Parts: sequence; structure tokens; C-alpha cells
Amino acid sequence: MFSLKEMPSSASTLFSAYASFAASMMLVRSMANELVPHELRSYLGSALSYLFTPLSSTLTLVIDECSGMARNQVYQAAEVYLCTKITPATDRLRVSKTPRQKHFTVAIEKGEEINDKFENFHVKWRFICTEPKNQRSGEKRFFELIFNKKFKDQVFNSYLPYVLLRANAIKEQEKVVKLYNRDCPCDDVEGGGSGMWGSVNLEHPATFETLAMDPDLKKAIVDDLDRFVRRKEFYKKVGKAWKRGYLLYGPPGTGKSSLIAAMANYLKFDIYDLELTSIYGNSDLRRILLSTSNRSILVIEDIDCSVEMQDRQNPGEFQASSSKLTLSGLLNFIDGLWSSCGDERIIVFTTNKKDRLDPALLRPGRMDVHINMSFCTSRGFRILASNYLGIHQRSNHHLYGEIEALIDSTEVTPAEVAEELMKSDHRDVAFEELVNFLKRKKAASNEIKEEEGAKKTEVQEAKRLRIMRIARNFRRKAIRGMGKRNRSRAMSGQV
Ligand SMILES: Nc1ncnc2c1ncn2[C@@H]1O[C@H](COP(=O)(O)OP(=O)(O)OP(=O)(O)O)[C@@H](O)[C@H]1O
Ligand SMILES: [Mg+2]
Repeated sequence: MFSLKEMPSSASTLFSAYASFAASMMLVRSMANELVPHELRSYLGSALSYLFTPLSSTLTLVIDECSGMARNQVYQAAEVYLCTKITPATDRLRVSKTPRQKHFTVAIEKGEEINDKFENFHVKWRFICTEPKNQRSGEKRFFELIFNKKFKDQVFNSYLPYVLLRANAIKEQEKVVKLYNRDCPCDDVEGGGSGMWGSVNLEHPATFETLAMDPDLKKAIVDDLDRFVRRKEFYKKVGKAWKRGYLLYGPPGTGKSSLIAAMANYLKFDIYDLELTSIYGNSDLRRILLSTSNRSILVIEDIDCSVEMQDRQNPGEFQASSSKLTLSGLLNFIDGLWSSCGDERIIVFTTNKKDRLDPALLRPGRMDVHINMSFCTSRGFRILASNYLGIHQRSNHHLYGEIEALIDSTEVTPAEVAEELMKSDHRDVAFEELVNFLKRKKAASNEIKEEEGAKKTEVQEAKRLRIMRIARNFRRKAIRGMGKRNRSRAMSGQV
């Protein structure tokens, strides 16, 4: 250590030159601060830093949570998409779950970075939250997407559209299908904001795999649904409303409602269950149907009982006993008004008695697909055995031969077979129960058939006797009208 006095002369000269330079710079700076306006100073500052900073090769896109008043779609998609890109390298995650959600929602925490690779380039996502500026403004959240500038076009033309598509697909997969009803004891009230429908989660587990029905018919239905949802452009081109009508008919317990649930679970479409008897008229129907959403299935169960066919003065039109709803109102709505303001709609009518339906509902073009839900077959039984007892469909059991022969020769519904299979976890016991049930059912139906056969014979015999009587009377009258000579010839059998 040494004092100024002890400094060598060259060093002290250097030090005094530096001191005077620093003093002059401070003077210049304070003069500049006073004379040059603030805006100009900051402009000059940034211009100088631009000139002296080397050109960056990276581009950063800022993706804000909101775009004006609306939510930013890219931000929402990024939130969903990035959840699938979490790796062990991620240090912090946010986890949440609402009472209605089945699974946890996991999202990246602020400050975290996620790397992604797409085609031939890498990108980096960074999630940023800034503190609120004041009490009224909330936290500002945004993503930064960082990548090499030379991939800018690929990011805009391919990567971001891909992120949007993937996010949509993930959301669809995780969507909880809802069952809307007008009077269900629901825990929230939704439906076009009009409060006309209450909803609960559709907890029906039916899928096309668990449905016991003819495999070819099942495949035809799945293919039809697939074709329907991908034909948006086709419907537009031919000027037809993008909707499809299904009529499911068959005895109770053959799986009509289960098929509807399977369709909804397959397409992830919500179900609107409409009770026609609770509607007061066509305008009521119009309001209710307009408050349903796109990508949904409108179900009208038991159409033959829903509306009592009474006043049939006008063809194709009837009045409900307690309402002024008309069949033509319903059908016009389905064909016309609703068609023009709804997309991707499926309408399903069910009935136990197709022959009781009004012909207006059955005429071609009204219901696109008619599906006969029939009694259980041996193939259907195998599916039920697999559902209820976990037996592989190709496996065998010593009672299968007997069961299948009985099922194919008896009118038994899948619901009845399912009930027997549920009686025991032990397959031998369950199958024995089923055999006994099928035998009883067959005996009962044979008895009914015999009775019906006997009645038929009785009726036929009565009919035969009546015809003979009529013929005899006719012959007598004819003979009376003939001349004497002809009469004696007729009596002797020559006429
Ligand atoms: N084809 C089927 N495949 C699988 N399970 C079925 C089938 N049909 C009926 N079931 C079983 O029987 C129960 C009743 O069936 P579902 O309610 O679907 O019959 P439905 O035809 O709608 O009867 P309804 O005419 O009385 O409304 C279902 O919960 C299901 O367990
Ligand atoms: Mg049903």
C-alpha cells in the first residue's frame, strides 16, 4: 500500500489525466441530461445498442393468454399440448382437479421451460407470469416460443397448426360426455345459456365393444357414424343439413338405450334426452331444440308412447293428450328450421313397436337409418359372457353348446341373459342358472305357441265353416232363381 505522495511520477501523471477525463465526462453527461430530451436520449441509446449488439439468430414469439377480450386460442392450445411434453427434466408442475373432473390436470409452472422437436428443428417454450401491476389488474401470463429464425415459416405454417390440432384431439379425448335432461336433478344448469337443460356426466359404460349385437351390424353403424362426422364438406356441397337420423326399434331390453350411450361415448357427443310429453307446443319445442349444442345426439325415447295419437283429422298430424305438439311440428323442425342452424346433429328415436309409428316418421328421407335391435343370438351371448364373466370370446365351456342352441331357438333379450350371468361370479354356476332360465323360457314360449296354434286352428275352423255356410246359401239362392227344368238338372248335379 502507498499514498499519493509516494506514487511514482509517471503513475501519478496517468492518474491525474484519468481524473480530469472522468470529471469532464461527468460534466458532459450532466449537460446532456439537461439539454437533450429524455425521449431522444433513450432513442439514441437503443440505436447505439442495436448497432453494437451482434445480430440474434433466434426469434421469440410471445403468446399472450388473451387476445383483446377473447381467450387466445394459441395460448389455450399450448397449455394443453405442453402437458404432453413434460419430461423428467421439468422441475415444477401445477396440479389441479375440480369435483367434476375424473383425472388430475397437470400444467407447467411459471418460469419452466419445455423443449420440443418438430420435423427438422427444435423449439423452446417458456411459461412466464408477471406480477400484477396494481390490485385491479390480474397476473399477466404468456408463453414464449423460441426458435431459430430460419424456421419461421415452418413454425407458422406447420408447427403451430400442428399444436392446435393436437390440443383439439387431446381435449376431445378427455371430454366428459354429458347427459342433458329437462328435469334431471342436476348439479349445474347449462345449455346455450338459457337454463333449459340440466346436465349430469354420462356415466353409462356402454361401448361398441360391450354391446351384444350382430358384429356386421355393429360395424355398419360405426362406419356410418365415421362417415357422417367426416362429411362436413359433402353435406355443404349437396346442400343438405349436416344431421343424421336413426330409428332404433326392438323389444324392451335389447339394448336401444345402451346403443345410444355407446354412440355418444364413441363420438364424444353430448346427449339431449327429450321427453315430448313435457313440451307444451311447437314454439316450446323450437326454443328447447335451439338451446341444444352442435356435436350432440338428440334422443326421443319410446316415440310411440311419447305422444298419444288422437286427433287424426289432418293426415300426418296428431295432438298430444295434454299438449299441442304436433307430429308435423316435430318433423318439420327436424327437417327444416333446426337443420339450417345446427351442425353435426344426430337424432335418435326409439320404439318398442315400429308398426305403431306414424307413417310420416317412417317415410324415406326422414330417418336415415333404421336399426332392428333384436333378441340375443349365440354371438351376442359370447360378448355378454366376456363382459360379465371375463371369458374370452373364442374360449369354450362345456355348457356353451347347450346354451347357444337354446338361445338361437328362444326369444330371449340380452338384458335377460345379462341378468342371469350376473347371478354368480363363478362361471359354472352362472351358466347353469342361464341354462335353467333358457329351458323355462323355451317351455313357456312353446306353451304360448301351442295355445296360439290351437286358437288359430279354432279360428280357421270357424272361418271354414262360415265359408261353407255362405257357399251353401249362395247355391240355394242361385237354384231358386233358375227355371224348373234347370233346377231339376242342378239338383241332379249337372249345373
Ligand atoms: N345388446 C346389448 N348388449 C349389452 N347389454 C345389453 C344389451 N341389451 C341390453 N343390455 C343390458 O340390459 C340393460 C337394459 O338394456 P337397454 O336399456 O339398453 O334396453 P332398451 O332396449 O333400451 O330397453 P327399453 O325398450 O325398455 O328402453 C342394459 O343396461 C344392459 O346391461
Ligand atoms: Mg331404453
